[in-house]
Amino acid sequence: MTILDDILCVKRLEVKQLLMEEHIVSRETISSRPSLFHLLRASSKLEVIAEMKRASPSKGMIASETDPVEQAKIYEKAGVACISVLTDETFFKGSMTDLEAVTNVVKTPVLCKDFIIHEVQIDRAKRAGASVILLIVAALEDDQLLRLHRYAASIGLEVLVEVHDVNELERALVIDARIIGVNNRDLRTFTVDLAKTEEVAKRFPFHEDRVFISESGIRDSVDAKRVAATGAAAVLVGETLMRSMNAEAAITSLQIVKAGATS
Ligand SMILES: O=P(O)(O)OC[C@@H](O)[C@@H](O)c1c[nH]c2ccccc12
Repeated sequence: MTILDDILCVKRLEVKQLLMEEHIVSRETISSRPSLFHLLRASSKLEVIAEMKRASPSKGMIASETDPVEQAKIYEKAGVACISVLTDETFFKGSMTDLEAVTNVVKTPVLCKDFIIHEVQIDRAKRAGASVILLIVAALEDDQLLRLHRYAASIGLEVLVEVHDVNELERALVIDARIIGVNNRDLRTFTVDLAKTEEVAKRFPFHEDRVFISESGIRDSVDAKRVAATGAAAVLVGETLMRSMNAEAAITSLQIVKAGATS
């Protein structure tokens, strides 16, 4: 059993529970938040997706007492492209309450970061005010991935499709994912390697209307430059910002001008 298997076991129980509760299906399709996709396409700098992350299975407690409202305000002030909020309780000590607290105070796109395996979780994210959800290719069968991706789009949510290798990239492209992130952390072994971004970038169709994001393990401007050189539009950063005494300055140091950009 890998950690991903453990997490998916818990998610199946959570979904059962959610399906027993009153289930409100979303109909609203218009989001009041800007489109993450368009924001990333238009930007000439490496954008930051900043994460509210209290804990993780690989690092244990990171910043358990952080106030999500204060953290989100710092992120927004620093001009991040999107705020990611971990909502998994069991493994990451996040919650839907954290997500709602953040969506209530910011205007930026907000990503509901969880292990989504069922539509009921997507409805819940939408109700909590998120504008983007995460779908992890390694956690889903092809037909599930396609179904959930379509469902999210049908209720006006954007989707960050997470891959870990070239094979998973192919699966993301088959469903026509527009926002694709490579997780530098292997969810099975926890090893972090920025070379993952380079490996997947070599096969990424940059000439098409898609954006490429590098997720996890980004600590400083050296890392940011390395992934920006692959063509990445953004980095998704959690731990570094949660531990930083000055998250705003840390974000600024990552927002580097991309090579070839005119401004
Ligand atoms: O804290 P880091 O190393 O900066 O990583 C952030 C983010 O990429 C990571 O939290 C993450 C990426 N994909 C996930 C899927 C589920 C839970 C968490 C994640």
